[in-house]
Amino acid sequence: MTGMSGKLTIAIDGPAASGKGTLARRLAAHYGLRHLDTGLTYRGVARALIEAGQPLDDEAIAERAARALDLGALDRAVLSEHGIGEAASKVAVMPNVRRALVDKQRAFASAPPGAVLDGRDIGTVVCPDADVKLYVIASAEVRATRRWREIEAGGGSAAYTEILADIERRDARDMGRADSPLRPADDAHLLDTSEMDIETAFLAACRLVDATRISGNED
Ligand SMILES: Nc1ncnc2c1ncn2[C@@H]1O[C@H](COP(=O)(O)OP(=O)(O)O)[C@@H](O)[C@H]1O
Ligand SMILES: Nc1ccn([C@@H]2O[C@H](COP(=O)(O)OP(=O)(O)O)[C@@H](O)[C@H]2O)c(=O)n1
Repeated sequence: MTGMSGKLTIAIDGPAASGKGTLARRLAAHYGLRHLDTGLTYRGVARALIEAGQPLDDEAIAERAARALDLGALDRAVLSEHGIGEAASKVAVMPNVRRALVDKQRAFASAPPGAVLDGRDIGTVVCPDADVKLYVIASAEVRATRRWREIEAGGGSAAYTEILADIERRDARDMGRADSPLRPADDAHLLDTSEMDIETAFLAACRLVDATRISGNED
Protein backbone atom coordinates (compact mmCIF):
# COMPACT_ATOMS: atom_id res chain seq x y z
CA MET A 1 0.00 0.00 0.00
CA THR A 2 0.99 3.60 -0.47
CA GLY A 3 1.36 6.28 2.18
CA MET A 4 4.10 6.74 4.75
CA SER A 5 1.90 5.10 7.38
CA GLY A 6 1.08 2.04 5.27
CA LYS A 7 -2.56 3.10 5.18
CA LEU A 8 -4.46 3.74 1.98
CA THR A 9 -6.61 6.88 1.95
CA ILE A 10 -8.83 7.70 -1.02
CA ALA A 11 -10.45 11.14 -1.30
CA ILE A 12 -13.45 11.59 -3.60
CA ASP A 13 -15.01 14.98 -4.28
CA GLY A 14 -17.49 16.35 -6.77
CA PRO A 15 -20.80 18.14 -7.22
CA ALA A 16 -24.27 16.87 -6.26
CA ALA A 17 -25.32 13.46 -7.61
CA SER A 18 -22.11 12.98 -9.58
CA GLY A 19 -21.79 9.40 -8.29
CA LYS A 20 -19.25 10.03 -5.49
CA GLY A 21 -21.01 7.88 -2.91
CA THR A 22 -21.60 4.97 -5.27
CA LEU A 23 -17.96 5.01 -6.31
CA ALA A 24 -16.72 5.42 -2.73
CA ARG A 25 -18.74 2.41 -1.50
CA ARG A 26 -17.52 0.23 -4.37
CA LEU A 27 -13.88 1.25 -3.85
CA ALA A 28 -14.08 0.70 -0.08
CA ALA A 29 -15.47 -2.82 -0.58
CA HIS A 30 -12.87 -3.61 -3.26
CA TYR A 31 -9.84 -2.41 -1.28
CA GLY A 32 -11.08 -3.50 2.15
CA LEU A 33 -11.30 0.07 3.50
CA ARG A 34 -13.84 1.83 5.70
CA HIS A 35 -16.10 4.42 4.07
CA LEU A 36 -17.46 7.76 5.24
CA ASP A 37 -19.97 9.75 3.19
CA THR A 38 -19.20 13.18 4.67
CA GLY A 39 -22.32 14.64 3.01
CA LEU A 40 -24.31 12.67 5.58
CA THR A 41 -22.58 14.59 8.39
CA TYR A 42 -23.77 17.96 7.01
CA ARG A 43 -27.19 16.41 6.34
CA GLY A 44 -27.24 15.08 9.91
CA VAL A 45 -26.65 18.55 11.36
CA ALA A 46 -29.34 20.06 9.12
CA ARG A 47 -31.87 17.40 10.09
CA ALA A 48 -31.13 17.76 13.82
CA LEU A 49 -31.78 21.51 13.57
CA ILE A 50 -35.00 21.05 11.57
CA GLU A 51 -36.25 18.39 14.02
CA ALA A 52 -35.57 20.72 16.96
CA GLY A 53 -37.31 23.62 15.20
CA GLN A 54 -34.09 25.63 15.18
CA PRO A 55 -32.83 27.99 12.46
CA LEU A 56 -30.35 26.79 9.84
CA ASP A 57 -28.27 29.97 9.94
CA ASP A 58 -27.43 30.44 13.65
CA GLU A 59 -23.76 29.46 13.78
CA ALA A 60 -23.52 28.86 17.55
CA ILE A 61 -26.57 26.57 17.59
CA ALA A 62 -25.46 24.73 14.45
CA GLU A 63 -21.94 24.27 15.84
CA ARG A 64 -23.39 22.65 18.98
CA ALA A 65 -25.40 20.27 16.77
CA ALA A 66 -22.26 19.47 14.78
CA ARG A 67 -20.20 18.74 17.92
CA ALA A 68 -23.00 16.48 19.22
CA LEU A 69 -23.21 14.48 15.98
CA ASP A 70 -22.41 10.78 16.28
CA LEU A 71 -20.80 9.49 13.06
CA GLY A 72 -21.87 5.97 13.96
CA ALA A 73 -25.54 6.89 14.09
CA LEU A 74 -26.05 8.49 10.67
CA ASP A 75 -29.16 7.02 9.06
CA ARG A 76 -28.53 7.10 5.33
CA ALA A 77 -32.10 6.16 4.39
CA VAL A 78 -33.51 9.14 6.29
CA LEU A 79 -30.75 11.66 5.52
CA SER A 80 -30.59 10.97 1.77
CA GLU A 81 -33.92 12.67 1.21
CA HIS A 82 -33.52 15.19 -1.61
CA GLY A 83 -34.75 18.22 0.38
CA ILE A 84 -32.22 17.73 3.18
CA GLY A 85 -29.42 18.35 0.66
CA GLU A 86 -30.49 21.97 0.30
CA ALA A 87 -30.60 22.48 4.09
CA ALA A 88 -27.22 20.76 4.41
CA SER A 89 -25.62 23.19 1.97
CA LYS A 90 -26.89 26.09 4.12
CA VAL A 91 -25.32 24.80 7.34
CA ALA A 92 -22.17 23.90 5.35
CA VAL A 93 -21.26 27.55 4.71
CA MET A 94 -20.58 28.17 8.44
CA PRO A 95 -16.87 27.81 9.37
CA ASN A 96 -17.51 26.64 12.96
CA VAL A 97 -19.81 23.87 11.73
CA ARG A 98 -17.20 22.79 9.20
CA ARG A 99 -14.42 22.79 11.81
CA ALA A 100 -16.46 20.57 14.14
CA LEU A 101 -17.32 18.09 11.38
CA VAL A 102 -13.85 18.08 9.81
CA ASP A 103 -12.36 17.09 13.22
CA LYS A 104 -14.62 14.02 13.29
CA GLN A 105 -13.98 13.21 9.62
CA ARG A 106 -10.19 13.36 10.12
CA ALA A 107 -10.41 11.09 13.15
CA PHE A 108 -12.34 8.60 11.02
CA ALA A 109 -9.80 8.82 8.18
CA SER A 110 -6.77 8.33 10.41
CA ALA A 111 -7.74 4.93 11.82
CA PRO A 112 -6.27 1.78 10.23
CA PRO A 113 -6.52 0.18 7.68
CA GLY A 114 -7.38 3.43 5.87
CA ALA A 115 -10.55 4.79 4.38
CA VAL A 116 -12.46 6.21 1.47
CA LEU A 117 -14.11 9.56 2.19
CA ASP A 118 -16.41 11.36 -0.22
CA GLY A 119 -17.65 14.94 -0.09
CA ARG A 120 -16.74 18.41 -1.33
CA ASP A 121 -13.46 19.25 0.47
CA ILE A 122 -11.84 15.88 1.13
CA GLY A 123 -8.86 16.32 -1.20
CA THR A 124 -8.42 20.01 -0.37
CA VAL A 125 -9.08 20.23 3.40
CA VAL A 126 -10.01 17.01 5.22
CA CYS A 127 -7.33 14.70 3.77
CA PRO A 128 -4.88 16.85 1.79
CA ASP A 129 -2.31 14.02 2.04
CA ALA A 130 -4.65 11.32 0.65
CA ASP A 131 -2.88 8.75 -1.52
CA VAL A 132 -5.40 9.09 -4.33
CA LYS A 133 -7.76 11.98 -5.05
CA LEU A 134 -10.63 11.71 -7.50
CA TYR A 135 -12.81 14.60 -8.64
CA VAL A 136 -15.97 13.12 -10.08
CA ILE A 137 -18.09 15.16 -12.46
CA ALA A 138 -20.97 14.69 -14.90
CA SER A 139 -23.11 17.26 -16.70
CA ALA A 140 -25.87 18.83 -14.60
CA GLU A 141 -28.49 17.22 -16.90
CA VAL A 142 -27.00 13.73 -16.41
CA ARG A 143 -26.82 14.25 -12.64
CA ALA A 144 -30.41 15.50 -12.45
CA THR A 145 -31.57 12.48 -14.47
CA ARG A 146 -29.74 10.11 -12.11
CA ARG A 147 -31.26 11.75 -9.03
CA TRP A 148 -34.73 11.77 -10.65
CA ARG A 149 -34.45 8.03 -11.39
CA GLU A 150 -33.26 7.37 -7.84
CA ILE A 151 -36.30 9.22 -6.37
CA GLU A 152 -38.74 7.44 -8.69
CA ALA A 153 -37.16 4.04 -7.96
CA GLY A 154 -37.63 4.71 -4.25
CA GLY A 155 -41.38 5.17 -4.78
CA GLY A 156 -41.27 9.00 -4.65
CA SER A 157 -42.15 11.45 -7.36
CA ALA A 158 -40.32 14.57 -8.44
CA ALA A 159 -40.21 17.02 -11.35
CA TYR A 160 -37.00 16.75 -13.38
CA THR A 161 -36.81 20.52 -13.96
CA GLU A 162 -37.02 21.18 -10.20
CA ILE A 163 -34.29 18.66 -9.47
CA LEU A 164 -32.07 20.23 -12.11
CA ALA A 165 -32.67 23.70 -10.63
CA ASP A 166 -31.98 22.38 -7.08
CA ILE A 167 -28.72 20.78 -8.17
CA GLU A 168 -27.52 23.89 -9.98
CA ARG A 169 -28.39 26.15 -7.03
CA ARG A 170 -26.62 23.84 -4.57
CA ASP A 171 -23.52 23.55 -6.79
CA ALA A 172 -23.35 27.36 -6.98
CA ARG A 173 -23.60 27.65 -3.17
CA ASP A 174 -20.97 24.94 -2.64
CA MET A 175 -18.54 26.42 -5.18
CA GLY A 176 -19.12 30.03 -4.10
CA ARG A 177 -18.72 29.81 -0.32
CA ALA A 178 -15.65 31.35 1.31
CA ASP A 179 -14.74 28.39 3.56
CA SER A 180 -13.66 25.18 1.76
CA PRO A 181 -15.44 25.78 -1.55
CA LEU A 182 -15.99 22.81 -3.84
CA ARG A 183 -13.04 22.63 -6.23
CA PRO A 184 -10.62 19.93 -7.41
CA ALA A 185 -7.36 19.64 -5.46
CA ASP A 186 -4.34 20.44 -7.64
CA ASP A 187 -3.34 16.76 -7.59
CA ALA A 188 -6.83 15.29 -8.15
CA HIS A 189 -7.64 13.01 -11.09
CA LEU A 190 -10.69 14.24 -12.98
CA LEU A 191 -13.26 11.52 -13.70
CA ASP A 192 -16.07 12.60 -16.02
CA THR A 193 -18.78 9.94 -15.71
CA SER A 194 -21.32 11.64 -18.01
CA GLU A 195 -20.89 8.83 -20.55
CA MET A 196 -19.98 6.04 -18.09
CA ASP A 197 -22.24 3.56 -16.35
CA ILE A 198 -21.48 2.64 -12.72
CA GLU A 199 -19.30 -0.35 -13.61
CA THR A 200 -17.24 1.61 -16.15
CA ALA A 201 -16.71 4.45 -13.67
CA PHE A 202 -15.66 1.95 -10.97
CA LEU A 203 -13.13 0.26 -13.29
CA ALA A 204 -11.71 3.65 -14.32
CA ALA A 205 -11.34 4.62 -10.65
CA CYS A 206 -9.63 1.30 -9.83
CA ARG A 207 -7.11 1.90 -12.61
CA LEU A 208 -6.25 5.30 -11.09
CA VAL A 209 -5.95 3.86 -7.57
CA ASP A 210 -3.84 0.90 -8.74
CA ALA A 211 -1.52 3.15 -10.75
CA THR A 212 -0.91 5.30 -7.68
CA ARG A 213 -0.29 2.31 -5.43
CA ILE A 214 2.26 0.85 -7.85
CA SER A 215 4.13 4.13 -8.22
CA GLY A 216 3.88 4.62 -4.43
CA ASN A 217 5.52 1.23 -3.79
CA GLU A 218 8.48 2.19 -5.96
CA ASP A 219 9.29 5.24 -3.80
N1 LIG B 1 -21.84 6.26 -13.52
C1 LIG B 1 -23.15 6.23 -13.22
N2 LIG B 1 -24.06 5.95 -14.15
C2 LIG B 1 -25.38 5.94 -13.88
N3 LIG B 1 -25.90 6.17 -12.65
C3 LIG B 1 -25.04 6.43 -11.67
C4 LIG B 1 -23.63 6.48 -11.89
N4 LIG B 1 -23.03 6.76 -10.72
C5 LIG B 1 -24.02 6.90 -9.81
N5 LIG B 1 -25.22 6.69 -10.38
C6 LIG B 1 -26.55 6.79 -9.74
O1 LIG B 1 -26.77 8.19 -9.58
C7 LIG B 1 -27.38 8.47 -8.33
C8 LIG B 1 -26.48 9.44 -7.53
O2 LIG B 1 -25.30 8.75 -7.17
P1 LIG B 1 -24.60 8.99 -5.76
O3 LIG B 1 -23.49 8.01 -5.69
O4 LIG B 1 -25.61 9.00 -4.68
O5 LIG B 1 -24.01 10.45 -6.00
P2 LIG B 1 -23.39 11.49 -4.98
O6 LIG B 1 -22.85 10.72 -3.83
O7 LIG B 1 -22.34 12.18 -5.79
O8 LIG B 1 -24.53 12.39 -4.61
C9 LIG B 1 -27.58 7.11 -7.65
O9 LIG B 1 -28.91 6.69 -7.90
C10 LIG B 1 -26.59 6.19 -8.35
O10 LIG B 1 -27.05 4.86 -8.39
N1 LIG C 1 -17.40 17.38 2.56
C1 LIG C 1 -18.59 17.96 2.37
C2 LIG C 1 -19.73 17.17 2.11
C3 LIG C 1 -20.95 17.79 1.93
N2 LIG C 1 -21.03 19.14 2.07
C4 LIG C 1 -22.31 19.85 2.00
O1 LIG C 1 -23.40 18.96 2.21
C5 LIG C 1 -24.33 19.01 1.13
C6 LIG C 1 -24.91 17.62 0.93
O2 LIG C 1 -23.85 16.79 0.47
P1 LIG C 1 -24.12 15.35 -0.16
O3 LIG C 1 -22.80 14.82 -0.61
O4 LIG C 1 -24.89 14.51 0.78
O5 LIG C 1 -25.04 15.68 -1.42
P2 LIG C 1 -25.28 14.84 -2.74
O6 LIG C 1 -24.11 15.09 -3.63
O7 LIG C 1 -25.35 13.40 -2.33
O8 LIG C 1 -26.56 15.37 -3.27
C7 LIG C 1 -23.53 19.57 -0.04
O9 LIG C 1 -24.34 20.25 -1.00
C8 LIG C 1 -22.54 20.51 0.65
O10 LIG C 1 -23.10 21.78 0.88
C9 LIG C 1 -19.89 19.90 2.31
O11 LIG C 1 -19.95 21.12 2.37
N3 LIG C 1 -18.70 19.28 2.46
